[in-house]
Amino acid sequence: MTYVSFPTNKPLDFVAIGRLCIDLNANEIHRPMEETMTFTKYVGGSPANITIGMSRLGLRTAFIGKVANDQMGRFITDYLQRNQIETTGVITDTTGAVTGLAFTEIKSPTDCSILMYRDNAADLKLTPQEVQEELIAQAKVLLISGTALAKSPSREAVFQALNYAKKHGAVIVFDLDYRPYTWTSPEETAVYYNLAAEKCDIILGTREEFDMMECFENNASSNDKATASKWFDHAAKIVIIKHGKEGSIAYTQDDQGHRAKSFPAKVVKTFGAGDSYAAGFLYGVMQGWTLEKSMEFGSAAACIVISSHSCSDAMPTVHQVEDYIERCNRNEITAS
Ligand SMILES: Nc1ncnc2c1ncn2[C@@H]1O[C@H](COP(=O)(O)OP(=O)(O)O)[C@@H](O)[C@H]1O
Ligand SMILES: O=C(O)C[C@@H](O)[C@H](O)C(=O)COP(=O)(O)O
Repeated sequence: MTYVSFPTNKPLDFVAIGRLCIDLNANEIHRPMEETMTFTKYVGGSPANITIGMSRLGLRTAFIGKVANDQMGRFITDYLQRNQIETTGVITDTTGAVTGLAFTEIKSPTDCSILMYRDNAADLKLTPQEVQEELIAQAKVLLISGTALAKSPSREAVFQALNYAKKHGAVIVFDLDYRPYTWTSPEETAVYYNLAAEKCDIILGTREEFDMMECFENNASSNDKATASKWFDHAAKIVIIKHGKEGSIAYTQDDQGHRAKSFPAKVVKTFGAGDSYAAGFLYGVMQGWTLEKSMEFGSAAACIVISSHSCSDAMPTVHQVEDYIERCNRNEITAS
């Protein structure tokens, strides 16, 4: 059963808009940040990670965003290009804005946190005029990420990208990616998230992220099926609600819930799970696979990333994901 039809006559498979940042992941794991001395630098930012994941899986990808005019900005653009991601939509800031930094604290495989430095971040300076219509016209899928809605002019840039995607028939994916520190309040966030979600074909988020979107509803029930079904009155065809290591559930317009098996992992850190899951899942549905198979592929991709030190650099190839699934099926991998 096909739930979403992707356009076929487009040269690009996937374009994402939003944040391009730096992850500085603690080298001394199992320690609090106060005692962490050294970090390894990777490209980060949720939509960037997903795009790198899609490219590693063999899709033709592009990115729309803004980087600082400094060494970090050049490192990011160069990394995207080395990963075969089209960067004509990546604009360099001219106002002195800086690259957002995410310092990650890895206290234990289940206790990880992120310390964000995002004052005057370049990615939030992208203007609607800088969003290239041509790039979106060429793409089968546009992915937006919620954090880009946090501030103007990036907020308007995302809505402009949504207009172009609608005009040119791209499938629109919304990864909720709610980072409270970027926003003034959950209520402000919910207003913009709900406006954007109305326009999207596929919505992916954690239970907590959907709860934030329902903060105006007196009877918000934390009920996955009820949460999903209201989006089918708008544009949504698939709504996925993620529950960490408990797995995820996808709802479709026929109100059916689809669950996929999740896999064991030797977890190094928990972040990066959602981004790799999104890349693996979207790759699957774009191949015409069933939702269950696509979710299983996303879950295995997530296990590979959470078993690694980085998010972007650890994004797997198709062969690596298939190999992981086979090894799990042979009981060669156990949970940490
Ligand atoms: N500890 C874990 N062990 C195995 N799989 C996991 C684990 N944590 C997450 N996953 C997989 O990654 C998916 C996304 O993870 P989740 O934590 O829900 O997203 P996010 O990183 O966006 O918060 C889950 O649905 C599951 O398949
Ligand atoms: O999104 C960021 O700015 C930081 C990411 O690069 C980071 O690695 C991360 O938090 C990944 O997010 P997740 O996949 O939702 O766990």
